[in-house]
Amino acid sequence: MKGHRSQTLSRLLKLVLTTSPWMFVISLITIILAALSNVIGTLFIERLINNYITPLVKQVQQGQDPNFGPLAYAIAVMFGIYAIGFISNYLFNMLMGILAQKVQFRVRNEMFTHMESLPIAYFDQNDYGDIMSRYTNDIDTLMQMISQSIPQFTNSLLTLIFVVSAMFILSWQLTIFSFIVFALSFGIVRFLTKKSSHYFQVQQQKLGQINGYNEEMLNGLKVIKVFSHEPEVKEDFEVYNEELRKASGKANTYATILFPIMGNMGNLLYVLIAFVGGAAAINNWAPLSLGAIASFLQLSKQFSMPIAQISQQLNSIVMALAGARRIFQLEDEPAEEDNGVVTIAKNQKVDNSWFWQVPEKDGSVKDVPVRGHIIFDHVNFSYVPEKQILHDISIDAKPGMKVALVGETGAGKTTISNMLNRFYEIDSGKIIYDGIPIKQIKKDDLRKSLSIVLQETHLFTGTIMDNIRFGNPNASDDDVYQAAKLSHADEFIHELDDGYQTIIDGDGGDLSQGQMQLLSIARAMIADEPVMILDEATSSIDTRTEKMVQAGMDNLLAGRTSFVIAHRLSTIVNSDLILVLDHGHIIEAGNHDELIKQKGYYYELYTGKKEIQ
Ligand SMILES: Nc1ncnc2c1ncn2[C@@H]1O[C@H](COP(=O)(O)OP(=O)(O)OP(=O)(O)O)[C@@H](O)[C@H]1O
Repeated sequence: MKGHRSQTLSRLLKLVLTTSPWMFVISLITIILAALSNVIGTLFIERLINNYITPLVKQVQQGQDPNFGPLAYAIAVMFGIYAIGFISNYLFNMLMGILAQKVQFRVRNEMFTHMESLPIAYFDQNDYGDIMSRYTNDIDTLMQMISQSIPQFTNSLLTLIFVVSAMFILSWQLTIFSFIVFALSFGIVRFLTKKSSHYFQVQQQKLGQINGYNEEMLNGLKVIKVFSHEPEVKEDFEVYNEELRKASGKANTYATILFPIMGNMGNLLYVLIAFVGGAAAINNWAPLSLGAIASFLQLSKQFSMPIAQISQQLNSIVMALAGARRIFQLEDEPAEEDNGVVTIAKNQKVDNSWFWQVPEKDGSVKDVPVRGHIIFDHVNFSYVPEKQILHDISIDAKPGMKVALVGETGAGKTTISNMLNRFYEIDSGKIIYDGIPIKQIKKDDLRKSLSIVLQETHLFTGTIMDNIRFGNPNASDDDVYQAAKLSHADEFIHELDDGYQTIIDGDGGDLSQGQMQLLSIARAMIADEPVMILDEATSSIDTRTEKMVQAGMDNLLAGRTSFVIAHRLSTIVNSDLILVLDHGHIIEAGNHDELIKQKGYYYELYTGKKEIQ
């Protein structure tokens, strides 16, 4: 645990240092200056009294005309010292604040950029709330730590070192005496704190008990009355109440002793030092001047404060380090690997057709037209070891074919599409795309060739126009209208007050489920990708919209290889190939007529003897 902390701390310091080296260095210098000027100012009291005030008093006593010049000069010097302290204090607080903002900005950027490169598996294994809290809570505590805890901690530590050194310079005897008194009072406070927190805990516990009892009795009030148990209940209650009274009394007694002692510990130390210092000076036990005692007294007041601050800041630093660690953990997550070399491009000059760019051994690049021929060859897969999900899956989806995946929930339909877009890697077998093993295709390019229309339609905050154009940022307005017409979304868009400029919220705003689906079809249409994966919507929409969605889909799928994850059989009857999945196995394959003839699982589903659950 400690090893983690020092690792995190050194990484954090590196982060701060590299974000703005000059700010960091100036902050450090100003922190030192602030602590130093504080102590030097206090030490200066000695000279002020010994060299300026005492001679002046003597001059007055001897009836001479007092010369205030040197004193005024000394006060100006002292003012200068404290002014440097004040400015340094202001500067380091301001600089560390700005630096913390810069670090925060950088960390957020790094985290977000890295998050985008993580494999889908990471998001399956980690809770969204947990990831989000790294952006909010953890960054906040980190920010606080850089802007406040670390500078204040350093300041307090330096002040403590300087104060103790100055105390030793003035009088080692008095310093040791102060340490002893401080240690004693610290011991007493600790003892009292322990005692009082113990009794406060007992008080809380008794309070819990009495509340629990109250609640139980209130709930069972009728039963108590029916059985005339009131006297017994009252007796029990009185026992609990008495215990609570005793515990509260003790907790209060210690608290009332503790708080005044804590509040006045500094004063106690002050009085004792004044007494001992005075006695030492008068009796010549230690070479102490009046000025030295005054300075020392002032220092002794400054001595206990940084100790309290250090322990306080240390706590928040430890907490923030835990947050920083969680941030670094996210940043250290291995990014999604990609060894692909084949890329995809669109022939925009001739016919807008897609083609693969396959690097050859001799360094040249061969163009292979994208046809959308996808073969699964004996594919096996498991999300987690020892729990195989897909078993020996073989599919030959020829260009332009509509392949439907049917099966109960959890049968593995979505998993098959996850294999195709390589959200996960298969355990064994092969997936071949237009004759190219998909492992050789760059993931980004592979995904560019696949359009996915998900069950859950997700739209982004913006206009309808923007949302359709999301599929292809280069599309012209006319392309958007064309796609909306083909997908049958155009009709309802025209009925909206602002038409294509209607703003929708992230969650779809006032649009119906069906309208959102039409928009997502238009979005896929404009992306114009050769292969479609369609996770069919399960939500029920009205029949008229359903017909429009169906017609839009048919237009979208025409001429493209498509995989339809079907939840309703009515939409896939016209598929070229229907695959029936059961616990990750393909148990039947063929077109509708063939499967009906087989009188197997599909037949039972279609005739309603079985239901898709
Ligand atoms: N990320 C994951 N990690 C571990 N197991 C998973 C993961 N996703 C799915 N599974 C499991 O894999 C199996 C197949 O799930 P899949 O989502 O492919 O089924 P499906 O047929 O698409 O179901 P549905 O019709 O409900 O969408 C299920 O047992 C599921 O619990």
